[in-house]
Amino acid sequence: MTTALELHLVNKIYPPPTTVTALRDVSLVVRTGETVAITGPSGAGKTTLLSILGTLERPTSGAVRIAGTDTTDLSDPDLAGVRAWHLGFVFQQFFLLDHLSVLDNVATGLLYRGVPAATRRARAGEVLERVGLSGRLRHRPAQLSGGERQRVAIARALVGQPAVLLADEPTGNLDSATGQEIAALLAGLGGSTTVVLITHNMEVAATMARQVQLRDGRILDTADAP
Ligand SMILES: Nc1ncnc2c1ncn2[C@@H]1O[C@H](COP(=O)(O)OP(=O)(O)OP(=O)(O)O)[C@@H](O)[C@H]1O
Repeated sequence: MTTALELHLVNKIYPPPTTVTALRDVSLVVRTGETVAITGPSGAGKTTLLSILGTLERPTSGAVRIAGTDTTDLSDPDLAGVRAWHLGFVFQQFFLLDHLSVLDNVATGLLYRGVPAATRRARAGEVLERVGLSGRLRHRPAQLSGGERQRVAIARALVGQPAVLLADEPTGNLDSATGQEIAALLAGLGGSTTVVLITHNMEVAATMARQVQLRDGRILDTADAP
């Protein structure tokens, strides 16, 4: 099986004045199509880890491979290219554009691909059908429920067919039943799309095929897990 994401002995030390060591010797291999939950207490380094997997932060030391590309020596524009072509992001706060329709919110996910507007909308319609929102194309985000808004955000992340979807607390703003529906949707992407999500919620974590626990910037061995 091919590898979607690989971290090798990654350390992240935030610079002075705080000088916090957020990740210590983290090594992680995520295979193509795998679904992974990253769990751990507040401050354990989850968001830092996801930001490094997403090339939004650079490690202080160690190597990061994304979809077969070693990112160590890439320039900032080249890293932005890796993000645009290989990665999709979903956040707790949805980050939808209120003045655009659901269809156009999703179509913005293709803006940096040089795809003509009509094709962007056609692909947005297809992916909205996949997340169960084909009846909401002309709605504005304010006219949707929280779960529907997160489905739009997931569709926007998927419209460019990224190899990897990275989600930071995607159910954090949802009630538990809706959160489980969103978790099930994300889990169902596995096989074709690699999914890595951060969550505090153990039921959500359990929907992913694999759970990785962080404590004080280190990955716990399964044998250490409580
Ligand atoms: N930009 C930053 N500058 C300095 N220190 C930071 C920065 N971002 C995070 N940290 C510190 O790094 C450590 C790990 O933070 P991180 O946000 O990755 O943890 P987390 O597990 O995601 O926590 P939470 O569950 O509360 O979101 C914490 O001690 C935090 O204070």
